[in-house]
Amino acid sequence: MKIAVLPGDGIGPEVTHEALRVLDALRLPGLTLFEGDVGAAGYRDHGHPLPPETLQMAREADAILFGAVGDPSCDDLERHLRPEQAVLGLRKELQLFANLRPATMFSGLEELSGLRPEIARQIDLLIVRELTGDVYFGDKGTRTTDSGEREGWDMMSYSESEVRRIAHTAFRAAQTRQNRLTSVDKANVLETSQLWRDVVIEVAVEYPDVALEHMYVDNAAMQLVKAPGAFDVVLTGNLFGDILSDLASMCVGSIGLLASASLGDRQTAHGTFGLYEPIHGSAPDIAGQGKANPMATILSAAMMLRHSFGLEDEAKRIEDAVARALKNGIRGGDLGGDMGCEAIGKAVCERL
Ligand SMILES: NC(=O)c1ccc[n+]([C@@H]2O[C@H](COP(=O)([O-])OP(=O)(O)OC[C@H]3O[C@@H](n4cnc5c(N)ncnc54)[C@H](O)[C@@H]3O)[C@@H](O)[C@H]2O)c1
Ligand SMILES: CC(C)[C@H](C(=O)O)[C@@H](O)C(=O)O
Ligand SMILES: [Mg+2]
Repeated sequence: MKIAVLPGDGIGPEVTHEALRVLDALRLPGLTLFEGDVGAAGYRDHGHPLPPETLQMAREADAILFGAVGDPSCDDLERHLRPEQAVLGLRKELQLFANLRPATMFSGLEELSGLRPEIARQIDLLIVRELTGDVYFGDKGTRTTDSGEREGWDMMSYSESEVRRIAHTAFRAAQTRQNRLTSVDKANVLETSQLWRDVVIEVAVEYPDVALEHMYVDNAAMQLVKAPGAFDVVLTGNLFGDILSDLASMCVGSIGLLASASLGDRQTAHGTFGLYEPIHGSAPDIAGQGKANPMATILSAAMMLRHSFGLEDEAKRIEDAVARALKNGIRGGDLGGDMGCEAIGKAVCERL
């Protein structure tokens, strides 16, 4: 079981360290870790946010454990040299088109969610976000027009095959859950979304046991706050999924709790090759202070054991340990507590 560990920038190395502490505590036989530079760290030491040697390491691994990238000191660099290009490059190069972002309410956090506790208690949803298409990867650029005005553009597009494969992922996920799928788009305005909707309806024919509904993204944002318990699986595109997952994180209490798996078609000996990362970023405002909540990254490591290594029992053990830690009042600053990153990592280990 080869894991490429890419801690990245800001709080990335801090939270990754705690996820590795938890993996270490499980004493899994046959685990080999390789560490690589990405993001600003990659740019500083190798001249590129995704150095070729890091990409090669990622390709040769069975799974990637990713911290976060992003550094304000890189804001003036050309776009292809900015830290964020590392994670976009990995997703595209490795064809990790299916991004799973579960949001589940943890017992004890109902009062912290910002929603009414009786509403927050019902949250148990999975966002299935398309990850290698959309406006993220279309033609883009800036120019000065003939009239001397600056102009920027990002082309939004989806091909039928891109929508079809992520739709299958979402329908199959719904079959393992409550058999309900909400496809989120902006079909009242966007051509891309009209195609999205048509293809999802076609794919639905193969899943008669799954109840499909369609929702516009603006309404979906509102419904996630009003009645999040109504969602089971949410299928959406790259940009909408990015925004809705940050929103969902605050419904369960903090962005420091939401994990993710990014999967493609490549199989490993015991599962699917994937990249695992918290949904949050490098949090420059708290970086280097030991204040980050590592739970999202710890839960991402659990997803890695489940999806890439077929270790369901061990994944459940980690998830249970995090749930019990939260129930016992283990809280970082993001949840109104005062425990630091390392103390939270150790508290989870004690409960394994
Ligand atoms: N996958 C990634 O690597 C990824 C994801 C999102 C943002 N980014 C990058 O990260 C940088 C900062 O972006 P941002 O500020 O918009 O988003 P962010 O997610 O880094 O931070 C948003 C807010 O949430 C807080 N926060 C985030 N994670 C936390 C944690 N684990 N514990 C406690 N608090 C936490 C931060 O302190 C900040 O106040 C940018 O360069 C952005 O592009 C990277
Ligand atoms: C850093 C950025 C490119 C990334 C995204 O937009 O996908 C992040 O926000 C995420 O949610 O993983
Ligand atoms: Mg995001």
